[in-house]
Amino acid sequence: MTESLGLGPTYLINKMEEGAQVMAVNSYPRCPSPDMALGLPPHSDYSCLTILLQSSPGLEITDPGDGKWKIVPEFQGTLQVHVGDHLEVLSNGLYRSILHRGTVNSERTRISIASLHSLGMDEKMGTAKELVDDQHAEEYKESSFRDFLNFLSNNDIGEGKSFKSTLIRDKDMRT
Ligand SMILES: O=C(O)CCC(=O)C(=O)O
Ligand SMILES: [Fe+2]
Repeated sequence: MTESLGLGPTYLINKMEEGAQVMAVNSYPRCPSPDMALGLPPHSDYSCLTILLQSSPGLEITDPGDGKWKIVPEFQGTLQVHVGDHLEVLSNGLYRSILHRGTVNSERTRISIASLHSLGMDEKMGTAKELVDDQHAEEYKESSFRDFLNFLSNNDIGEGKSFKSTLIRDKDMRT
């Protein structure tokens, strides 16, 4: 992916090798009223990339075209890969993290396993300087995995708070 941004194939290799991997195992019990309950509220992942395995359909993403929620089809044994906020920051918005949520159903318990890959706890992810110039202002503030954890301790994503929104620079701060 860094190669596709013109940054070369090894741009993040050292930092990713020293990076963090978080495994989130989500269990959504059967729900008698799935229309009235949500498994996991809408969010984008803080990571660079997330790799997800789901036991049955239930992952939904917003379609950037019409903004509506769309179910992600589940093909037995396949993995979904999401772009996270930190890749959006690195790419100065050329890659966009995806808003997604986990839904419940009345028939069976659903399990999903998400593997979130990021830089190390205190390593700041900022926009690649190579992607900033007179025509392309730097749109994001830098942040670390720890910054995300601090955000999570102080904010409720169930109330619609988003980490990414804290990373967007004010227009007059852009360089
Ligand atoms: O259950 C799902 O499909 C989504 C899980 C998820 O978004 C997460 O763990 O960050
Ligand atoms: Fe997620």
